Amino acid sequence: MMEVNNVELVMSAVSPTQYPTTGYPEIALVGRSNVGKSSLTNVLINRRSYARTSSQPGKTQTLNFYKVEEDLYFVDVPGYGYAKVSRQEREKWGEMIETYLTQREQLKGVISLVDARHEPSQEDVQMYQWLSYYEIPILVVATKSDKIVRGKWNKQESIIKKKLEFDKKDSFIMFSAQTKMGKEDIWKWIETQAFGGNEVGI
Ligand SMILES: Nc1nc2c(ncn2[C@@H]2O[C@H](COP(=O)(O)OP(=O)(O)OP(=O)(O)O)[C@@H](O)[C@H]2O)c(=O)[nH]1
Ligand SMILES: [Mg+2]
Repeated sequence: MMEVNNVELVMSAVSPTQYPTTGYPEIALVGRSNVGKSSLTNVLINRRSYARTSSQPGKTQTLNFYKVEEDLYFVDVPGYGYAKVSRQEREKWGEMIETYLTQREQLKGVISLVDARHEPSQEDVQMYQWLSYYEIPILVVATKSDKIVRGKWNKQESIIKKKLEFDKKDSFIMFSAQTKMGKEDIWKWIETQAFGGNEVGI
C-alpha cells in the first residue's frame, strides 16, 4: 500500500482549461451527495479532515484535484442526486463531469461509491451503466459498512451487484471510513489502475 506523506489540493476546476497539466494518472471518486467520497479520500491519504466532509449534502461543487506525492491525483467529483439544486445547476454539473469523465486521457479508473446499507438508487445504476458504456475501469465501493452487521455484508453485496447489473470485470470492495476496513484493497486497485500494478512511493 502506498504510504502517503504529502497531499495537496492543487485545483478546484469547473472546466478543462483548469485541469492540472502535470500528466499524472488520475482516479476519480463519484457517488451521490453525502455517500462518503470526501471521507474515503481522507482515509486513503491518512488525513482526518483534509477533504472537506460534511453532514450537509452538496458541499463539493467543483472537481477537486488532490495531488498525492508526485504520483497521482484523486479527483473528488461533486455528488449527484442532490435535490435542492436547480435544474440549471444540475445540467451544468452533468456537463462538467461528463466532459471530465469522457475526455480526460489521464483518467485511469473511477471509484463509484454506494451506500452499503441500501439498494443502489436509480442514479447509482445510471452512473455505473454510463461508466461501463465508456469502458472506464470501475471499482464499486460499498461504504458505511460499519452501519450494518457483519452477517449482512454478503447479502448486501449481492443486492448491490444485482441492482447495478455488476460486470465481473469490475471490482467490488466493502469499506468503512470509520473502521478503515477495505482501505488496503482499495489502494491495491488504485495502484493497479494507475501504474499497472507497480507500487511506487514506498
Ligand atoms: N458511519 C460512517 N459514516 C460515514 C462514512 N463515510 C462517511 N460518513 C459520514 O457521512 C457524511 C457525508 O460524508 P462526506 O464524505 O462528506 O460525503 P461526500 O460524498 O463527500 O458528500 P458531498 O461532498 O456532499 O458530495 C459525513 O457525516 C461522514 O462523517 C462511513 O464509512 N461510516
Ligand atoms: Mg465531498
